[in-house]
Amino acid sequence: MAHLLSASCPSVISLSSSKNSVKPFGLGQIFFNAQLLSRSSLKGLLFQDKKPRRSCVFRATAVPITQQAPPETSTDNSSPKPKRVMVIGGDGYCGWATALHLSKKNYQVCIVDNLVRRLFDHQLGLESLTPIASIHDRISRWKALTGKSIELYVGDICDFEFLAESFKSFEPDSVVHFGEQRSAPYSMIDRSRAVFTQHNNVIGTLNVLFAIKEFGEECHLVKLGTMGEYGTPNIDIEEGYITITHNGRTDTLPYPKQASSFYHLSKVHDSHNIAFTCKAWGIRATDLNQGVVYGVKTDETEMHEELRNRLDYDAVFGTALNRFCVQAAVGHPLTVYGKGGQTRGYLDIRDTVQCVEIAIANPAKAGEFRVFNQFTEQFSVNELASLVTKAGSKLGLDVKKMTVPNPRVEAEEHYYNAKHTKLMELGLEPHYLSESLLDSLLNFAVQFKDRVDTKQIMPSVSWKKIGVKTKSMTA
Ligand SMILES: O=c1ccn([C@@H]2O[C@H](COP(=O)(O)OP(=O)(O)O[C@H]3O[C@H](CS(=O)(=O)O)[C@@H](O)[C@H](O)[C@H]3O)[C@@H](O)[C@H]2O)c(=O)[nH]1
Repeated sequence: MAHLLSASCPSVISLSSSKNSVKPFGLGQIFFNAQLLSRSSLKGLLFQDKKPRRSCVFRATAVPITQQAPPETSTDNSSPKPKRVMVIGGDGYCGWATALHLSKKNYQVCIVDNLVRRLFDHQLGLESLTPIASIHDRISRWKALTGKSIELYVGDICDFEFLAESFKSFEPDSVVHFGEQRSAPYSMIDRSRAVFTQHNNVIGTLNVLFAIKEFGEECHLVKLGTMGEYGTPNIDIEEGYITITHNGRTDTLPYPKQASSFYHLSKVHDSHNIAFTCKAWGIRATDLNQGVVYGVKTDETEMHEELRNRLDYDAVFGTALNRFCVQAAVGHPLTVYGKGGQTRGYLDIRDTVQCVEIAIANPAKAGEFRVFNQFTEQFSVNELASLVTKAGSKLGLDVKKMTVPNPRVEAEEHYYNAKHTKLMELGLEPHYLSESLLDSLLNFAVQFKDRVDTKQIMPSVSWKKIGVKTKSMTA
């Protein structure tokens, strides 16, 4: 088997001499190559191969899930077969935890991923707090521990032929789409990252919609949106839609969108494309407008160190609460941006996996575009800082906070009240942020604190200073 990464085609990795090779890279890949990568940035990262550039559909295993038959499968032909779920972005923070959870729950799972999240780390000089195994070792370990197979398709969904081959080969009943560039700061580094983010996210999702139309009309799309699509309006935030009476007439309309980064805007564009295709083609879709996720452990990732999830603490990919716990562990003051009144919806990663499972188990109807607000509690940045300070002192950590000039353009004191009842109505049992969870997250951060590169903690990406000039990685 030839492991390779073509230096000029970084997001397409050929992992086998599979017959399923498909065409040269798409526009997104070309852009990505030209703008973001140099050959030297890949040195030592992956092996190269002399074969022509192409993406391949790679099945990590051809063994069907038979060693541990799901309860719903039996020799009786009338019994339902396990549902097939394609997890796009299944090597990332939320995607990996979700893929394992669904596999454990006896869904037949495949992961589609171009592994670019790992490449971002190499480009920016970042590293997860936790050491993480390769996707191949992760999947092998899962198989060894549970007998369950997860198929792997490595390639870029912006390359439609790759996606089409994966679709035809796996025949999913549901697609869970995590496969987007998900960092707001990354999208605000420079023009090239802004363009990459919107191209990658919008075209990737558009391709998924076309693949469903063409190869799996009944397939349910579960798409990860963001609470950031709504911004921070001075009225209550509804779940996707708002009923408005205007000049005596009433209609239920998409809730107004006021995203505040090129990343968040990419999700707004996705939502519009999905809504349109539900109407036009009868696609069934659920947009999960997720809040900020925290935590690292799920039942499945806890089973072995090779199943461990990543935990980002840097200023580009790290998110508020996770960052604060790591900062507390290494004695860095908590980085409160601006006044710290920024309020968002938050959820435990154990609830992310639960919410996705609930959405899959209760699919949208044909032509329906459902929107669920996926978070369990609201906190301001100052409230998070206080909670971490208190939890830290119990562990003997002297936690301080600092005010950092806000690198973003966002309201720092505002009204925020977002509905989030639909997932609860379908059975979500939340894990609320508790002292014990904070203790365990802090202890986890302390366990790995020697791996922290404190230079990555302070923000260096400015919403106002973004320009067309490609930003140096060492600036
Ligand atoms: O050290 C920090 C980091 C963040 N913040 C503030 O905390 C808030 C949340 O920022 P974040 O970095 O935790 O999250 P964000 O950039 O909004 O993005 C994350 O959370 C989004 C959900 S939401 O925030 O839009 O609801 C997801 O869509 C994204 O994929 C995920 O990266 C912002 O007001 C930010 O200014 C600080 O004060 N200090």
